Amino acid sequence: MQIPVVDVAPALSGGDPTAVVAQLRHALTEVGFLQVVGHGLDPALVDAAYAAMDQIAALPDAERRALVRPRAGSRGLFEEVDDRGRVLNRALQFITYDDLAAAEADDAVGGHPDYFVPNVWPEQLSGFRTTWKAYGDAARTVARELMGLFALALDLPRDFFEEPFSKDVTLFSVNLYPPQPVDEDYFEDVILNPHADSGGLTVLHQRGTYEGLQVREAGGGWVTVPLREDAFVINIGHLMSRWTNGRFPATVHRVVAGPDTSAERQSIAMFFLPNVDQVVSPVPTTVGAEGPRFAPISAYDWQQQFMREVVLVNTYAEPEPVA
Ligand SMILES: O=C(O)CCC(=O)C(=O)O
Ligand SMILES: [Fe+2]
Repeated sequence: MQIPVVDVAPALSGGDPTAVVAQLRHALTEVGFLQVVGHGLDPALVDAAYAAMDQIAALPDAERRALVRPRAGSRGLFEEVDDRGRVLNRALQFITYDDLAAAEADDAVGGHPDYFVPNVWPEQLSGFRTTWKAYGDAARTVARELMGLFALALDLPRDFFEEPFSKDVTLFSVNLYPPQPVDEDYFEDVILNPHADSGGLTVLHQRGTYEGLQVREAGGGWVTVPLREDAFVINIGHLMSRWTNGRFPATVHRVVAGPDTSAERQSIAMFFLPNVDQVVSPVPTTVGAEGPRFAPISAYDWQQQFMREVVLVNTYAEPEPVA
C-alpha cells in the first residue's frame, strides 16, 4: 500500500473538480489516509507555527510545567511519560474558541457551556497566540475546501458540510517528540500508540529528521507516511466515518521513535470538528436498504464518549469499532 498524493489545486481554482474528486474518493474509501498538495496554504504560516512550537520546547522546565494539565482538562500541555520516566511526546492542545465568552460572542455554545474549557497559552511568549490563530484560520479554510470536495465524492452538494462546520470547535494538537535514547528494551520504539482520530478530518503537517508516522494496512503491517514539506497529511476521524456510514474508514496510525538519539519530530495536527451541537447521522447517499450502521450522535456526546472510553483510559488505546 502507498499513501496516495492528491493535488487539489485544479479543484480549488474554480476549475472542474471531477478528476480531483475521483482521486479523493479512491483515497478516502480505500485507504482513509492521503497527502494533499496544491492546497494553497502559505508556507510562511507553517514556518511561523513551528517556530512558535520551538519556543515551547526551549522554555525553562518550570515555565513549561506550568502549562501542563491533567488529560481530563482537555486543554493545555499534555505529556506522555513512559514507566521509566521518559517523556515520549508533548502535545499542546487548544480549540478554536479561547473560552466560553468567545464561544458565546460567536453564538457557538449550542447548549454545552462545559465544552468551552479555557485554552492554556504561554502568555510569556509574545505573538504565540496570534501566530497559532493565523495558522489555524488558514488550515480551517483548507479543511472547509476539502470538505466541499468530500461532499462531491459522496454525491452530495458541495456546500453540504458548510453549515455543520459554521461554528467548528476544531481541536489543535501541537506535537513535540523529544529525541529518545535508543536501546533494545525501549518500549517497541512506539512513541504515540496506535489510534484512530476522533473528529471529522485531520489536517496534519509533519517535520523532522526522520519519517515517524505510520499507517496500518488491512493486513496488519505498517506503512510510513513520507515527509513532504508541501503536503498536508489528511485522514478521516471516527465522526466522519460515522457520517459516511463507514464508507470512509478512520484508519489506525501511530508514531515511532527515530533511528538514533538525535532524531526529532514535530507535527501540527488539526482535528476539524463540527459545531458542538451538530448531530451526525449517516448521509443518505451512503445508506443502503439495510439501513444506517450508526445511530445519530451529537459532536458533543461523541467527543465526551471518545475522551472517556479512549483517551482517558489509555491515552489512545486501540479504538473499538463503534456501533
Ligand atoms: O505526530 C503525528 O504525526 C501524529 C499525531 C497524531 O496522530 C495525533 O495527534 O492524533
Ligand atoms: Fe492521530
